[in-house]
Amino acid sequence: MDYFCQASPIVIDGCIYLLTADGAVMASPTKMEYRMELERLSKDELAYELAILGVTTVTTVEEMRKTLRRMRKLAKHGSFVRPAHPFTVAVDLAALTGLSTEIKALLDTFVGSRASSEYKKLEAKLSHATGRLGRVVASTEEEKEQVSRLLVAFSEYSMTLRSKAKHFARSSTLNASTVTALEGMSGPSSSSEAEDSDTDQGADGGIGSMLSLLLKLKPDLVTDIRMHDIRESVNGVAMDLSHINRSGTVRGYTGRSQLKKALKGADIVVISGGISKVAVMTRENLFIENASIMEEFARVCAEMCSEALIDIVTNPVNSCVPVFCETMRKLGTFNPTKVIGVTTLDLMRISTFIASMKGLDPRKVTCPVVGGHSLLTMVPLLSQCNPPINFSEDETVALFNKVRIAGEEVVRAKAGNGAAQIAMAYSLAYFIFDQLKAKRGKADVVQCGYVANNAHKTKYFATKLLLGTDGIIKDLGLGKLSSFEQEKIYEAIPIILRDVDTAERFIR
Ligand SMILES: NC(=O)C1=CN([C@@H]2O[C@H](COP(=O)(O)OP(=O)(O)OC[C@H]3O[C@@H](n4cnc5c(N)ncnc54)[C@H](O)[C@@H]3O)[C@@H](O)[C@H]2O)C=CC1
Ligand SMILES: O=C([O-])CC(=O)C(=O)O
Repeated sequence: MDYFCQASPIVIDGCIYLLTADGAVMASPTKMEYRMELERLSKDELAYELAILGVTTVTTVEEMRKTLRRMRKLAKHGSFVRPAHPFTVAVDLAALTGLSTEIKALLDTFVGSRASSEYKKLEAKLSHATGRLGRVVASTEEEKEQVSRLLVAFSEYSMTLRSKAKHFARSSTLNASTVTALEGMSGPSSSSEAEDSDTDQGADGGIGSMLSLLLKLKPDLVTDIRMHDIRESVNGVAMDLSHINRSGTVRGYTGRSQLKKALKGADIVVISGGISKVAVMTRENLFIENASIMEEFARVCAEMCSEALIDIVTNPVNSCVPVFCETMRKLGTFNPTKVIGVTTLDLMRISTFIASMKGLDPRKVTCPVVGGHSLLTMVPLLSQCNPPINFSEDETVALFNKVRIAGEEVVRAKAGNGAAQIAMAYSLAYFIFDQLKAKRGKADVVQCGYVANNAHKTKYFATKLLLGTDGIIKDLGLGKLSSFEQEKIYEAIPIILRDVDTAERFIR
């Protein structure tokens, strides 16, 4: 058969396509197949790859992969004759149209580097799809048109995939995501007076130091970590972290004098500085001490990084967030889409508790938690669990209680040695990764957080939030509630009103 190459050949993913004189497509056959990672293909795709080699008897996915590997070796050594193509043009085109939709959907949400598994999966699917397309010998006008359309679509997907990965790599190295953790060392008895005190206390690292460790492990997302604490020992923690063999920088800043330097130009600021609970305290008991710290941070953030995303961890979240926001508002720099009170630990805990109750994988369970971050304001929305799960009345009450007292239980179990830190740092790190991915264009990133929101006339409320390139792009509210959840929201409202009022009185 003679093939006539029109103008220049079309190249997709290193495979050369020649358009024949009558418009049909012929691909240079084998190169693409060798680039395809078999682990990334679905069962249907593997079945096709086997069928075109004449194998239709293999059943399990593992066997399919093994057989394909063996046949590839045979083909490489030239000791294999390919049978006649076993599919009709109509079957091939229907499968390819479905594949095109699937690849497009995956591509729309793809954010990552060439090393990511999502990239490799897309690459394998594109190789499979373009290989299959190359084997279609269209004869009718309609078929030829469909082939051309698919060819253009796969070519565009291929370019988009590469350019997204390139953009991702560039934004990870050039637009360093500077995360300033306004806290470094742990120490259950730490307080704002500790600035002048001895620094050899707090040996086991608090939320800030553990968070910084987890951020350090993701250099593709976080390239510059600055740690600030009133204690000088934060410099040692930063130095310690900087010895980890991952790219990016970690620097320590200490005392009020270095706060401005630490914050200058930061992309994300995580505030977990202040005091934490010892036994028989409520989160509200921390207010007086921590409110003045929030006020100070807000003033410096307003001056040094008013565009940064601000994550407030310090308790009581229900009042610390309003103190921070209202201070910024007074200074004319408050942007409600940028400041979030972090409640992610509550979401992680409830998914763990649900999974354990129902025998599920906790990583595959999600459940929003709204309202606030204190005993009676935390409202898990069990009716919105994903996957949907039915709970009896007793189970609902048990889960509400368990998540609400989880913080107290950790404090009690740590016997005077501070509050939850490890799970907090873990959930916080993933919250920040989500913010960074959304910042780089990932779509559909939904998190919960305590933000300026007057839907319940409380001025602040934890709701479901859609994150985007510039912080919160949409407040998704609470969604449809069960009557039990609605009742708990009504109970939370006066408490949040009181917590916000406490903050406002402090600011005045
Ligand atoms: N939102 C949430 O879900 C959670 C919030 N928390 C809260 O997070 C906060 C931090 O907890 P931990 O890390 O366990 O406490 P920690 O006591 O281990 O660390 C607090 C650090 O803040 C530093 N600090 C105090 N005043 C400062 C200032 N003016 N500037 C800079 N640094 C200052 C201290 O020197 C200390 O190193 C607490 O308020 C705690 O209640 C804790 C767990 C969960
Ligand atoms: O209870 C505390 O003080 C810490 C906290 O917020 C939690 O563990 O949920």
